[in-house]
Amino acid sequence: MDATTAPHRIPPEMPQYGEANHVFELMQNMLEQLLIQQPEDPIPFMIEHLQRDNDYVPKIVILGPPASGKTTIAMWLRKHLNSNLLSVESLMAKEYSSLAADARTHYQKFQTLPDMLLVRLVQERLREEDCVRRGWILDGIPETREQALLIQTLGVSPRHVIVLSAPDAVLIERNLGKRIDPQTGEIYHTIFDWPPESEIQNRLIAPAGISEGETARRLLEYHRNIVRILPSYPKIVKVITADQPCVDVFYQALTYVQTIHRSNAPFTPRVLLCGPVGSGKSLQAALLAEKYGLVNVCCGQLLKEAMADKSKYGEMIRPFFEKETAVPSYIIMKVLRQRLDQQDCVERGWVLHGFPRDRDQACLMDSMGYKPNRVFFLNVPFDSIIERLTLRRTDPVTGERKILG
Ligand SMILES: Nc1ncnc2c1ncn2[C@@H]1O[C@H](COP(=O)(O)OP(=O)(O)OP(=O)(O)O)[C@@H](O)[C@H]1O
Ligand SMILES: Nc1nc2c(ncn2[C@@H]2O[C@H](COP(=O)(O)OP(=O)(O)O)[C@@H](O)[C@H]2O)c(=O)[nH]1
Repeated sequence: MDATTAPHRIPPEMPQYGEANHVFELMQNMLEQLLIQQPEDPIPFMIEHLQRDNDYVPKIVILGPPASGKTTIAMWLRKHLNSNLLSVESLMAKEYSSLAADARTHYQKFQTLPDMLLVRLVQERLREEDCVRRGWILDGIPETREQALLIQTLGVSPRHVIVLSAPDAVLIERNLGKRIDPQTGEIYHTIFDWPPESEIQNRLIAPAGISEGETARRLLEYHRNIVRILPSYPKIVKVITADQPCVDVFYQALTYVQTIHRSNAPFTPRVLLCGPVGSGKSLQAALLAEKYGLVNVCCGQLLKEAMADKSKYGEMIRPFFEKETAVPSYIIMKVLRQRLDQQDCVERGWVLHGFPRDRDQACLMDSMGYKPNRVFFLNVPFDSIIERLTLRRTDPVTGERKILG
């Protein structure tokens, strides 16, 4: 094939560099912000965005029925992640904001906010430096599907959505014991979370809207809305049972928000199977190669093929095979490099087994720039291995291995 028609060779370093430095995610986040903010001059905006390096700040939405603990969990997460908590109350209380003043006026009259006004309050707050740098946690927002869609059109996309759930009867009962500290805004409970300090105990007040009737009405409204909101957040929702101690809910929430979702970045699997002889490396490698279209690279097979082809490396290997001594690692690495650099391995990825067999070989492979991104160690009990190897038979024609019997 002449050079003009030969397929373009992608150096293996390229996909590896992109994965190691999250280049795809970097570009994706910058493009997202560019299209959302639509700055006058994109260049300084992109430079400032990249220098800010805040692609992984918290962007969390906490939803749930009344008394499920949204605010409690949101406040604990805010403290733990050093982020910003946004609730309808905190947005309306914002000073020096005409939008917030309009919202307060409207809320005093109608005890509710129009969707667009609430969403514009959210947008105004998320544009502030602290939310950009330290991320945000939306407590109980969005309340309706219309708000969820409006927030999305403004380009506000959460990375994690937590939905608390508990039986209505539990929540109605629980809400009766809700108490708030008017000085700090901290939330307590007469049974589940009573402050030790008598000074705080004495100043706690029962907030409005915690009666059985009021909670039941709010529950009805929540159930009607939540089923229409969730389809806005496919793949990033985690439902946590709120009918358990606060601390347990909090740690499940914290664990979830600290996970990083698989990105859409192109991913080339470079799989390494380690394990003792007879542990099933060859079998699993063949299954993985078939299922995921990977190149099955068996080190032992490669060396035998090099000798059969009477290649330069094959002639270097032959004496070691004839004397049944270990082939030097640097020769094995040269044969391996020749194979792993071929187009099919670079494009489709590979599953390697039979090398490395020790730390030195692993360091050599790493130093040559061959870094697996999935490593599996097949751990099999010793007698199972003995049984397998004694019963193992290999087809001399296909090289396939089977257990006798
Ligand atoms: N897992 C829990 N177990 C027991 N009590 C809880 C739990 N989570 C929260 N509480 C208590 O339930 C009451 C309501 O909690 P919180 O205000 O955080 O819920 P919420 O979902 O924000 O409610 P609302 O939507 O009405 O504001 C509080 O007294 C809080 O201490
Ligand atoms: N029962 C059982 N046998 C297996 C399994 N994996 C491999 N074997 C058999 O065990 C023997 C050793 O497997 P092989 O893949 O050659 O092991 P390798 O030396 O690690 O490559 C073969 O005869 C396989 O058919 C397994 O998961 N269960």
